[in-house]
Amino acid sequence: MTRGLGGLFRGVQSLTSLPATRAGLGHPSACVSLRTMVALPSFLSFEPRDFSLPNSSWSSEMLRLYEQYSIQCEVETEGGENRGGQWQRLPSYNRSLKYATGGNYLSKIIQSKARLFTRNIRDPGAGFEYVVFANKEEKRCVCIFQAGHRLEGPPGHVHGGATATMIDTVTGSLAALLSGPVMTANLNINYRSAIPLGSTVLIETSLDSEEGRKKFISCKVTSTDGSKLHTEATALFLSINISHLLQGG
Ligand SMILES: CCCCC/C=C\C/C=C\C/C=C\C/C=C\CCCC(=O)SCCNC(=O)CCNC(=O)[C@H](O)C(C)(C)COP(=O)(O)OP(=O)(O)OC[C@H]1O[C@@H](n2cnc3c(N)ncnc32)[C@H](O)[C@@H]1OP(=O)(O)O
Repeated sequence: MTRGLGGLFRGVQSLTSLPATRAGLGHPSACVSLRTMVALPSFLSFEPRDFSLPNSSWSSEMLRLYEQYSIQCEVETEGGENRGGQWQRLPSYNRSLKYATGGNYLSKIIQSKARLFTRNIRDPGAGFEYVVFANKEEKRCVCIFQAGHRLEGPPGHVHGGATATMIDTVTGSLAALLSGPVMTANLNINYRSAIPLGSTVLIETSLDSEEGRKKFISCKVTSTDGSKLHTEATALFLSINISHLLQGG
């Protein structure tokens, strides 16, 4: 083990708190215009695929919102400083810890076949299509989520477990962005109206309060114009030392 746990923490934090370029990952810009986002097909690229970039399955509403938040994102100057917008797009990989840390030092918890739950359906548009934008100053995140046909629960609508997964992901991203490695301790969800399969929704989350290692976060899932409330949730995250996972979680 040539790199200690301190390095791992920095790696995980860099994944969650920096644009792709600074973390040395993925697409060369955390916020790109649709005109410049054309990337090599994944089979021609040695870089891990950033799943939060637009693909051919994204609806026009998803693309519109992506563009709306992208133009409010910070840009990195040539000197390596961040300037500009208050938002940052969080890159998203299917093997987050591996790509965040170099991957060789966590053989106990990184299994070669393990993939992030929300990013293990490669067929564009079939599963969880989403992108998370974070506003660290305001301690909130917005996720644009398009639910694919493999997420069906009630006929024609999204499975409640899939919605819960997305809520956990977005609230967890905010908690991790603010304080590094975290585990969900508690998640309370009220389902108010079903989400039609294929539709695009907004998942908005913000920090309510914090107390030592605890972060209390709330979340709302709405239609993109805000007129329909689909789901409300609150979550509690606890900061952990990564050795917690090595000891069996
Ligand atoms: C996953 C970590 C890796 C790093 C992640 C970061 C970045 C990764 C990068 C990209 C990923 C992108 C996005 C994130 C995506 C998904 C997020 C998914 C997250 C999950 O899907 S994660 C799986 C489900 N999650 C579990 O599998 C947890 C199982 N569980 C435990 O691992 C322990 O249970 C733990 C650690 C939670 C606490 O254990 P502990 O020993 O550290 O702390 P302890 O028990 O002493 O409690 C200390 C104080 O918290 C209070 N407290 C505790 N639990 C409470 C509860 N439920 N309700 C109310 N209060 C509670 C106590 O009452 C006490 O309060 P007080 O101090 O005031 O007395």
